[in-house]
Amino acid sequence: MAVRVHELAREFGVESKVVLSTLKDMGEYVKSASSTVEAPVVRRLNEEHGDALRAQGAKKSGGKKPAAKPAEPAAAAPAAPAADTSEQPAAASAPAPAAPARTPGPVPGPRKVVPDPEPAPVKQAPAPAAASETPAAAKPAAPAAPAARATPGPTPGPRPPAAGGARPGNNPFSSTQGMQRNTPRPPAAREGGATPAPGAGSSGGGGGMPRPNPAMMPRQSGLPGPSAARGGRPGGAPGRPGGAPGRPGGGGGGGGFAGRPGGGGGAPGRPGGGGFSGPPRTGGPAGRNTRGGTQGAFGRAGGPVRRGRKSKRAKRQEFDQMQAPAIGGVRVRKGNGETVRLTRGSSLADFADKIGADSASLVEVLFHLGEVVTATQSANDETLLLLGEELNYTVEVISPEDEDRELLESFDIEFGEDEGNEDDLIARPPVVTVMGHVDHGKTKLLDALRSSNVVDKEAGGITQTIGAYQVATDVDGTERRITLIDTPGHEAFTAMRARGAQATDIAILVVAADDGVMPQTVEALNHAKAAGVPIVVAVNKVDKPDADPTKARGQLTEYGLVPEEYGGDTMFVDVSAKAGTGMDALLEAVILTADASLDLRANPKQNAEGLVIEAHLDRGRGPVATVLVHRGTLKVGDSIVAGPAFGRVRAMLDEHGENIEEATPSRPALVLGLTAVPGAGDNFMVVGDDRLARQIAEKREARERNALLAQRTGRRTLEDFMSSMEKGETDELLLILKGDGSGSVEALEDALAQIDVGDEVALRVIDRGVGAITETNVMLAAASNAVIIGFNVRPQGKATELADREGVEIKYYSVIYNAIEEIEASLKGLLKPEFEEAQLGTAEIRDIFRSSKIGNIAGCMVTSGTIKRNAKARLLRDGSVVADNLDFSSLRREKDDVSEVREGFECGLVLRGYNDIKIGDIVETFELREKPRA
Ligand SMILES: Nc1nc2c(ncn2[C@@H]2O[C@H](COP(=O)(O)OP(=O)(O)OP(=O)(O)O)[C@@H](O)[C@H]2O)c(=O)[nH]1
Repeated sequence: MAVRVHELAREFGVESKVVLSTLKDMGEYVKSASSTVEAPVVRRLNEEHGDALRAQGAKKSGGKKPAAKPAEPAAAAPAAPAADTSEQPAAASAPAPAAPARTPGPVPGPRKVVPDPEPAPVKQAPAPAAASETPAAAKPAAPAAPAARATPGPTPGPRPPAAGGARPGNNPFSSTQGMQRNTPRPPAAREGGATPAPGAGSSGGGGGMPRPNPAMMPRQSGLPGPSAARGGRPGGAPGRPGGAPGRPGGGGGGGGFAGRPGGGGGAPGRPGGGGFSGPPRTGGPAGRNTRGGTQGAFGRAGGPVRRGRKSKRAKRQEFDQMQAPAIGGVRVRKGNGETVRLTRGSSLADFADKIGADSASLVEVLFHLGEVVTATQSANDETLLLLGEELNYTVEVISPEDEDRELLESFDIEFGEDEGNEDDLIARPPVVTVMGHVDHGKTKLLDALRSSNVVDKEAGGITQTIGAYQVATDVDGTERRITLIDTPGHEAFTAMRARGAQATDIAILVVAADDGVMPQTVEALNHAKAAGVPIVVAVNKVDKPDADPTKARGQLTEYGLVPEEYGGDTMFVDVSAKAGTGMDALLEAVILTADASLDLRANPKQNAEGLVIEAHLDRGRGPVATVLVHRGTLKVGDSIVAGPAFGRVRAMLDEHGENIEEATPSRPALVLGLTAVPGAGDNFMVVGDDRLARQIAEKREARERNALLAQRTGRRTLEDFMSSMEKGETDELLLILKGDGSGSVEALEDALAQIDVGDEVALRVIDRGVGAITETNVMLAAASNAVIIGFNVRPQGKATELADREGVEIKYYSVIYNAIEEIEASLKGLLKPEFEEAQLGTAEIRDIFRSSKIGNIAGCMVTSGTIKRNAKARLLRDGSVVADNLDFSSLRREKDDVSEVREGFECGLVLRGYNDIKIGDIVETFELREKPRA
């Protein structure tokens, strides 16, 4: 950080012209006292001339030290005991004990006088890097050992040079600042200690007293903790009207870099003390007005006097200043625990908007906390929370579900509630998912249920897999329907739950009677329990000879599923999916469990809403989605929005492939007519018109994009940053996968995950999805430098155009193998080329001709291979390499320059820049050839 000459002068306790001339002597061009000097120069100045300058300063100011006189700091600058530094002896050892921190009143604060053996530790001052060293220091968490309090007694001592307004962090020269070795300010400083007792202090460098430095100065009240790491930053705090109007310390003569505006303890009567009248950078009135300071130094409350003269703006600034914490030298207005609601993936700019701060400062604050995030980049939850904590805001990251609810509310749509009253509700079939351990017969059970009990068997015959189907069973003489989700396993169930969707009312837990409870049985039951979904146990494979249904019951009892027959409330049904036995009993158990524990009713007369349980891109029909109606009735012709997709229901099909006109609650239906492929777990709803559907879809898409960006961004800490820098930046191939079905996309992603070309390069799929390549995909690819892989899909709308414009590469494949092969090749292409040496030939030096013009010419016989003019060469003598990495400046046969000479021929050659050759030496030539990657 650059500092000004006069600041330096003050630091050394000499006049600016002395520093100016020293700098000139050092060969630095510095124009005037207000010119800035860069950190390296400061360091050099300190190293080369620091002692001399300080000595000069001490001599000069020695006799002018203010007497040990209690001075009052300005009321406006409640002095707090300066944060102690861990390195410095506590105040107890200070020559003049400080007053208790809590002493109230407009008495000068306890001046912790800390002997500073190194008068002006200029060296460390301007080291902003300190921020990264001690990012934690930015937090006001660890209160400093309140040394001041440890040495109570309002013994008015000589004041340290600057009081009040001088803040640690202002001074790039203080050893206790920039590097943030300061422990944070004691909490007391923020409380009663705001205007503490008379400071006992040294009078700067005078009288052999330890030279004070600003770190000893009280901090401005209202500041949380130390102005952490970036204390060295002179640009921020200095000179701003935060301080008391007291004069910058007279002790400044002693070199205390204390001359901040508001230093209360100036040398009486001498404005500026050691010539330090507050170097206001951003020049608050206090900084410029030395009068106030003088008054303060005379024991009068300088603050009020000055206050009366302040403009409204200055007051406002002052107020702001008092509110603003200095985190690593960055000023950001601090909150009072207010709640800031941010959507997932918000940027720092969004955060800044909400709290009325400058986004650049937030970037800086985070930087000091060890995170590198740009203002517009989406930040992840953790980062937003961390920032909130730091700035004392309660950050609420709104979940996608809440956000969606809010989004819909903004369109006056309520989702998830039945309209009307009790009378409008009718019973709906339960929706069931089959879960269980691998190979326990989930698929077989679903098949058995489908083939034996499908509704309207005669209508369809062959059932289509649309992701769900309905079966019917007779319970107490009434036909009851059950909707079965066709994807067995708890993964799909959990994936949907993770998206906030609960598609399942009841879970059928399949346990093979011969195998008993297995890990995934437990997993599945835990998932169901976590979702609060009642369980019906299907004890399967009872046809097997080694089947032991009782054992399975006993085992599950241990997991809290107690069979009804044992007095519990879980229904267990013995079935054989293979033989198709027990199916009716199982379905009946489902119905009974639903009736007993659930109130499954819905209003069929409202706009339909529900859940997408499966979706894919059909070549002939475009995007198709299987939806499960939760409430209302979905009709052909309805305007519908499903996740980020929208459209009008063109046609609906049931599980038999039959067209249906409407779908009632719990009815799965395949919907045609959407503009894009929604995701499984997305909700859908019917809205008033197409325009509204589009608007909602667009907003959702934008939101998804942001969230995705945030997720992708991850948390990049300085450490990561450094390590990747050290490693020379790992190369990464980013991909966006689009395919015609979720199966193919998953298969492709899985296959890609298997590619391993070593640690140097990595492959990362940043987005994947079913359906055409959209402009959104292209935008994401452009933003992240990714390649789009289209598997059996093509771009939609203006995606190609956009890709061309943005320089995004889209690759199309229809065979997974080809995709894998090419991607693997591209990854290898990212590897840095490896070279191997290929021997070309050798020649023996038989004679040496010396030429003053071109050096020593070796008369050789090519003993093997070929000697090429452009090849690399090394010189061997008695089998050892005496010179390597040589090349030829000349290769001749007879008198002609040639490009190569073959074995058995003589030649003359000159090794460029190398003359130390001897007869008998061997010239070996080779080429570096790129090694093909395995
Ligand atoms: N004997 C007998 N075999 C069965 C029964 N149910 C399923 N199986 C057999 O058990 C094996 C696994 O059945 P699946 O239905 O594929 O089991 P799953 O739980 O769906 O398996 P994953 O899909 O791999 O998790 C198959 O060979 C079935 O034929 C049954 O009731 N009796």
